Amino acid sequence: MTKTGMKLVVTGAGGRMGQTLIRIIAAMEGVTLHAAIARAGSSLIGRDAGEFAGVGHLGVPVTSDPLAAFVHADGVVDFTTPATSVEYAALAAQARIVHVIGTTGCSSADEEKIRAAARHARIVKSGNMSLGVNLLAELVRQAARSLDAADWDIEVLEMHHKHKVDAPSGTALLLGQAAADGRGVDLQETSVRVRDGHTGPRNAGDIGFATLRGGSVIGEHSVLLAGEGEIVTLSHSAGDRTIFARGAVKAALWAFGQKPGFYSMSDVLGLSKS
Ligand SMILES: NC(=O)C1=CN([C@@H]2O[C@H](COP(=O)(O)OP(=O)(O)OC[C@H]3O[C@@H](n4cnc5c(N)ncnc54)[C@H](OP(=O)(O)O)[C@@H]3O)[C@@H](O)[C@H]2O)C=CC1
Ligand SMILES: O=C(O)C1=N[C@H](C(=O)O)C[C@H](O)C1
Repeated sequence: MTKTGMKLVVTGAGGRMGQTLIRIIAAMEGVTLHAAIARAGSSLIGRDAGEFAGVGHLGVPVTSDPLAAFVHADGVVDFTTPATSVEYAALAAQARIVHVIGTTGCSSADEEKIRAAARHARIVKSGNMSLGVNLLAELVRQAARSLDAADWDIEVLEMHHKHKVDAPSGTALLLGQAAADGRGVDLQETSVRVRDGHTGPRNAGDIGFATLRGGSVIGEHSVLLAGEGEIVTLSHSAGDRTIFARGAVKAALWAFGQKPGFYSMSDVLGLSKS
């Protein structure tokens, strides 16, 4: 039986998230896999997306032509690289469709280009698409607002698998931003992303980051609020990549009903900004 619903394109189809998305879209009501895109020259071109993702034949051969795929689609779910996501945002704007961007490690120049594309596309971008992490960000914002920066030091700790190429993770930066928002400070001016050598004592008000990489860890994040004689730790553990894929599909369905613009997972999930 042919599946109906919002027609989604999965990019980076052979990647860890690409394959997870193909499986989730095949299993979910209300969405259908319209196309799967891989890099030109990839050995996946021409193969059936469902077959290599392990869910059986879907009748969707992988291609390397994003524009042809976007033109007749309703949305694209994109976990690739910053340069690729910038290129796809421009194509999504041309096609006037939804673009959900999970890609992390974007520079401020990349962000500007993506926001420009959001004049015509409905873009949802987040360093973490899971409900749990976005709830955690709200809790961090509240804790940072409640605890005096003169007495409480904030450190964001993350660990990911050995293949991850960007640091700090998109999630760590999202959590650092939530802490900065809670304190009413600029993250750029307060963040300490690396420490090495004779650093001197910690400055009150700094928001520190620490990065660990190894093995197959999907995503571990903790925000430590350290005071004199006590530490409050707020944390999230990802046990499975489907939490990101389900969140991304939920974002696509939500954005389908919105005007062109740039949105976050906080908008999608309706989490409080108060
Ligand atoms: N926001 C969130 O919730 C989450 C975000 N992420 C982020 O998503 C991104 C992808 O993660 P992950 O799936 O683990 O990474 P992978 O490396 O497994 O997948 C990336 C995919 O993108 C493809 N790709 C890269 N460059 C191009 C290009 N120029 N044209 C077409 N395809 C391209 C790769 O193809 P090839 O192998 O041929 O290079 C690969 O299939 C990362 O930035 C990661 O941090 C990950 C999980 C959750
Ligand atoms: O690269 C990953 O794997 C992940 N990337 C995202 C990030 O940079 O925070 C989200 C998740 O933690 C997995």
